[in-house]
Amino acid sequence: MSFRIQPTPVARPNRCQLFGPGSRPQIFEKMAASAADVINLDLEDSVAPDDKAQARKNVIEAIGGIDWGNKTLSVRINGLDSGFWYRDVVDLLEQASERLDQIMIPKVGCAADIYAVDALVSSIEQAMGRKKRLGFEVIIESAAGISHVEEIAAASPRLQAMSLGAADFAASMGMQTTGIGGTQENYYMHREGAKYWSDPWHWAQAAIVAACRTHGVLPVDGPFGDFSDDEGFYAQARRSATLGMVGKWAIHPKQVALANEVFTPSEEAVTEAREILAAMEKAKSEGAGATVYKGRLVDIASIKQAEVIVKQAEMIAAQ
Ligand SMILES: CC(=O)SCCNC(=O)CCNC(=O)[C@H](O)C(C)(C)COP(=O)(O)OP(=O)(O)OC[C@H]1O[C@@H](n2cnc3c(N)ncnc32)[C@H](O)[C@@H]1OP(=O)(O)O
Ligand SMILES: O=CC(=O)O
Ligand SMILES: [Mg+2]
Repeated sequence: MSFRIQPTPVARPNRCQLFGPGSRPQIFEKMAASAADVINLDLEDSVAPDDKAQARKNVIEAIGGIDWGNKTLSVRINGLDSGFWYRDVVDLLEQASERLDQIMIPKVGCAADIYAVDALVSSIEQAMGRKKRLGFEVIIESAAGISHVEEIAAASPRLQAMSLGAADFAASMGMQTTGIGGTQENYYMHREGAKYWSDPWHWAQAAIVAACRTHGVLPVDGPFGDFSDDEGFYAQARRSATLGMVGKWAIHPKQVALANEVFTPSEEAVTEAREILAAMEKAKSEGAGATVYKGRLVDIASIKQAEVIVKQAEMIAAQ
């Protein structure tokens, strides 16, 4: 219970974040031509240590040199436990064009990690006279990150989005799997000879959604590694959307359409949401706070639920 109004996250579509290694500039134009809402040029784990410096140069050149349309353009810097991250930040802020919208900070473990990057970014922005304030997004992908998820969500007004990174998260938690997201063979209930698979990512996702919604940050589902498994991707993405996440990463271009489909409210869902709003308008005009729609209760909370769907659809249509 609180008298405070839940803050609204930045109003931009974030249905799909397409990743590509900064060391592979041949695919940058293809990324720009994709239907992803967000592009993540990677300097971190998809780039080998010996390629870091060249990847940084490629990315800096591409930020200003490629037409990214109206996409949100983000660069994933290296983690604070590496010797690369400060140079990523310094070079990006000193050399890249202001087309860069945000940086993604991986492996955050506490709010002070964000503070450290914010201090460096703020100082360089001031020194360079950069006009556009850089946004942040973070990855929760460690035991420390999930333990401090709420303070991380509150750490900086620059923070726009937070993703769950299933691969590093699994490693940090000591989970017995090499799969990146999705169903895990050994995570099941057993009853009368049958197996019922459960979702090992659920609690972390729910914690991220709650922290994000409390502080006006977009919650996003991270990678699904098996890009030959469309049905597995759909199932993971639909669970995430149902929990309140706004989008999902694509680690291969074929996953972009799948994510866009799941995180764009269907015509049927939008029609139903509008009908609920109309039914509640009618109820209100008759002095009632609750009514019946298609045989089920709808009340004032249903207005807020319906508005979530209508607003998502309107924001996407406005793009
Ligand atoms: C756990 C994490 O941290 S996930 C985030 C970090 N990981 C990444 O960024 C990895 C991103 N993905 C990739 O690097 C690649 O997609 C790979 C390595 C998985 C597969 O690459 P490929 O073997 O080239 O894939 P494939 O042959 O199926 O590519 C098909 C086409 O898509 C292109 N393509 C491949 N990856 C991408 C991409 N990420 N974005 C845009 N286009 C791409 C290829 O160039 C190829 O184009 P073409 O048909 O014109 O020749
Ligand atoms: O960075 C992403 C992950 O899954 O790890
Ligand atoms: Mg990771």
